[in-house]
Amino acid sequence: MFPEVANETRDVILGAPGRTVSPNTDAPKGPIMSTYQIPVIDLADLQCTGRAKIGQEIAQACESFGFFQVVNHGVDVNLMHKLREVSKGFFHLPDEEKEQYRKTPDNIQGYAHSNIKAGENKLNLASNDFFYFLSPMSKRREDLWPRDPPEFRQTMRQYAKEAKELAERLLSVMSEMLGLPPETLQVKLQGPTGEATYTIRANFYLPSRTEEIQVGLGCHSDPGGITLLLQDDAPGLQVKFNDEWIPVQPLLDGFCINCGDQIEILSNGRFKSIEHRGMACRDRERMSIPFFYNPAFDHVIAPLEELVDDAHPALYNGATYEHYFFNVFVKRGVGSGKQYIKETRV
Ligand SMILES: O=C(O)CCC(=O)C(=O)O
Ligand SMILES: [Fe+2]
Repeated sequence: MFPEVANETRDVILGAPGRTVSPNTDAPKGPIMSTYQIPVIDLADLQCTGRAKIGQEIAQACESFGFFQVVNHGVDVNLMHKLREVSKGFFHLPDEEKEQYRKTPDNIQGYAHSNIKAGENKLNLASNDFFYFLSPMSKRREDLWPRDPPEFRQTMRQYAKEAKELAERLLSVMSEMLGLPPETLQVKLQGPTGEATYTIRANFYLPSRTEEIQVGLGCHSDPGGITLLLQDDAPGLQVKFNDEWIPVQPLLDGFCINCGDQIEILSNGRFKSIEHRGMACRDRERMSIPFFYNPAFDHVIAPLEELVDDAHPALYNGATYEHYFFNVFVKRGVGSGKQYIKETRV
């Protein structure tokens, strides 16, 4: 289905970057402090009187941190809870049972386990993940989804629908804040087929049990469109801003939203795709479940024409997402921060 890529990068295709495999030299020794806070935005009034104000809050967040959290977002909170429950249920199955869902060289959808050890016990982090396509339907393989817990498949189907709808509600208000018709960003990401690529991944980090808190997923910006992150109650997501790491407080009923590289490109640099990383916890498990709403693979993404003029020249070269992904993102390797998007700058 895809050009041959190294094992390490196969994992990340169409989703997020892979694991950190080297000892982590800047792991914090304790809780980190930051002068900044990622805003929490209440979407309760998004479809009525509050839209203009909420839109401004979202735009401000996208123009600075590239990250914000949302509550009252319209996704059923019981469904969010259920997805955490069935995902954890799956990760807690005996290894032999999970093995039957393992990713293979020809199939990037499924389960993977890595036990990363490096240098004098400095890093000893076991992490599990699963990754699945939810759209386009031609790539969705429900037969590869876990059969156990029994409610996994039904929960995933419903979550795919509700998460997509939330992503599209956010894209519509973000389009308006760029001064454009509400459907603009969604239509651009979907391309001529009308089907965006959306995928889900779950990162499950076992306790690091070391004095240092370990990096589970190295510093990166998300290569795609918009990411909706569902977290459990264990903190670990950190956003890099002005050379500080801002910790994001998990909200069980909320989502952490961030703009990926393609939104930075489409908005001609106005909305930022910001570097972040996922940390493990010292003494308990941690799970984060990103839903990625990405462009159709064969569709060219470039700064929106309406946002380019003599005073605002295009800052990025256009490329298909496929080209961007393989020739810019995968080729650079994982954990290289914002290196990818820098290469597409004019
Ligand atoms: O573990 C986390 O919170 C980081 C998740 C993330 O950034 C990703 O999967 O792209
Ligand atoms: Fe990410």
